[in-house]
Amino acid sequence: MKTYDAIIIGFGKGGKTLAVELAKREWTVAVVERSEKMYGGTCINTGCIPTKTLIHQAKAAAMRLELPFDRKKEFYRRAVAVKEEVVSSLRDRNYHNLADRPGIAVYTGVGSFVSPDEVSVEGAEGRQVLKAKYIFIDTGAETVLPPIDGLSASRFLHTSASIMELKELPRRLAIVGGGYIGLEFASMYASFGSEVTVFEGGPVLMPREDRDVADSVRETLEKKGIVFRTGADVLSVRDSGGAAKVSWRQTGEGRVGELEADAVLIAAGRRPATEVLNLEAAGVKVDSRGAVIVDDRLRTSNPNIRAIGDVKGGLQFTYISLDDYRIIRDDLFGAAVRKTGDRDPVAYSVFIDPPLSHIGITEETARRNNLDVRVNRIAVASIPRMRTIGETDGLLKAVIDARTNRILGCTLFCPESSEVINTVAVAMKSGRTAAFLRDFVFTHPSVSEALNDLFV
Ligand SMILES: Cc1cc2nc3c(=O)[nH]c(=O)nc-3n(C[C@H](O)[C@H](O)[C@H](O)COP(=O)(O)OP(=O)(O)OC[C@H]3O[C@@H](n4cnc5c(N)ncnc54)[C@H](O)[C@@H]3O)c2cc1C
Ligand SMILES: NC(=O)c1ccc[n+]([C@@H]2O[C@H](COP(=O)([O-])OP(=O)(O)OC[C@H]3O[C@@H](n4cnc5c(N)ncnc54)[C@H](O)[C@@H]3O)[C@@H](O)[C@H]2O)c1
Repeated sequence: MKTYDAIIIGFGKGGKTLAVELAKREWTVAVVERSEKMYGGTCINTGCIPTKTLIHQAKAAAMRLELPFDRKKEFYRRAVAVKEEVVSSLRDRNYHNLADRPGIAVYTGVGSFVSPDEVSVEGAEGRQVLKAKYIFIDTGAETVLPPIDGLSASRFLHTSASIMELKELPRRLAIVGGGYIGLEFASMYASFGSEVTVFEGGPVLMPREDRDVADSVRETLEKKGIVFRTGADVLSVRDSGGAAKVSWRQTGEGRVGELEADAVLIAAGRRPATEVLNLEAAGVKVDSRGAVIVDDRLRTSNPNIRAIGDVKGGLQFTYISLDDYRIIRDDLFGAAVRKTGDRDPVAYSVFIDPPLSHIGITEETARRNNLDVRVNRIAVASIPRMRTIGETDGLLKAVIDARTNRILGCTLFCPESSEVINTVAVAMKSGRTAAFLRDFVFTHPSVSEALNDLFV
């Protein structure tokens, strides 16, 4: 049996960064990844990088609205090829960054616990068992397939990963779920030229956002031709001829509808990938959703086993997985002061067109909690930079403590918001008040300078 100082199960963001850190400190490390197509993890192969490459390509496609569908298909095919090139080069780099480093061995196979310090790896070359004192679980999350009649048998069924492998642009795309993935793919495929319908089970789109923001997002996406069915219960998906027939019912009403689609994308959430890990053998506890239970330093119920990233539930972002690595580094080698709670508030961006970005609390949360706040709102059309690029949909909002002038929250639905929100985050994290952004000298004409007007 091969023995290492540490085993990392899963090639995710935090795990691969930790592997390098440990190797630099002369630990021996085994990294176990179930698929050779996943070196580098979800972000590189099926998540952030391929989606954002395609979204960038889709933006260019949207400028050619007049093209016939056949030409749009051609454009899409080329975009998928660009995406594949980007992904394969990053995957290769990720693999070699670990595998070529002294002290790190990459194993390709499914990892599962045999005992608290032993992990079995089942791969093409058979089964082997590895042993280590420290084990880190970084296995990420997997698509949830809702129990829709006929869905799993449909040849038109796609996950966010498989749809990006399609070389043929679907003329009609049905999306089940109107969360991050549903909205990003709806926006992207509508820009490429697909007719997109989104079925969201909840009564409203984006329930956590303020209604004026969610309404603005909906209106903007509807202008791209996307049809939203909220409060929709998808009853069945059946293959019929060359398409899928999607049947749905409006919740609480008898109204039933049917729609034909050339592809059905399931975007109804992702759950922690713990099913095959045999965590009981390691004394690692999970919650009712299968998420590994951790303390605020990411230790599981077995103190020598820690969990990183999506597998522990909560926020599913690459930068959270990376920050998990920092917490573990601090706990193992530093002052042991970092905790999961100290990264709040965490900003996020939904990469629709234009992107929606948010940090802190919303106006509705502030009102619900009777906070004494000032809420500022400006229309994107009033920002000179937006006029220069001719993109005037959207709005910006700030929630400010009326007494102390502290920034409590900010929502930006505008071009470049995924960059600009980081400026707001830095101001919030460093304890600056709204006056700091109100008076900051920004370049002109830029999107950032709108913060001068937003934080008055
Ligand atoms: C379509 C999509 C778009 C996204 N876009 C963004 C975005 O724009 N920005 C953002 O911040 N986040 C985005 N995310 C979320 C982000 O990708 C994840 O939060 C992040 O990649 C999680 O990293 P991780 O460290 O938890 O593990 P992952 O990167 O998920 O890595 C887990 C790895 O473990 C492997 N594995 C699983 N089980 C086993 C096992 N038993 N044995 C061996 N290996 C195993 C998997 O194959 C995988 O490679 C997106 C996700 C998706 C699906
Ligand atoms: N830009 C980003 O950072 C980014 C992009 C994509 C994904 N992600 C991550 O990936 C995770 C998963 O994304 P997701 O969109 O799959 O999940 P999600 O939780 O964001 O959204 C799922 C949506 O599907 C709906 N839903 C669930 N079951 C349904 C059903 N049977 N019929 C209709 N609607 C149903 C839910 O009400 C919800 O609105 C996110 O939590 C996010 O953290 C991040």
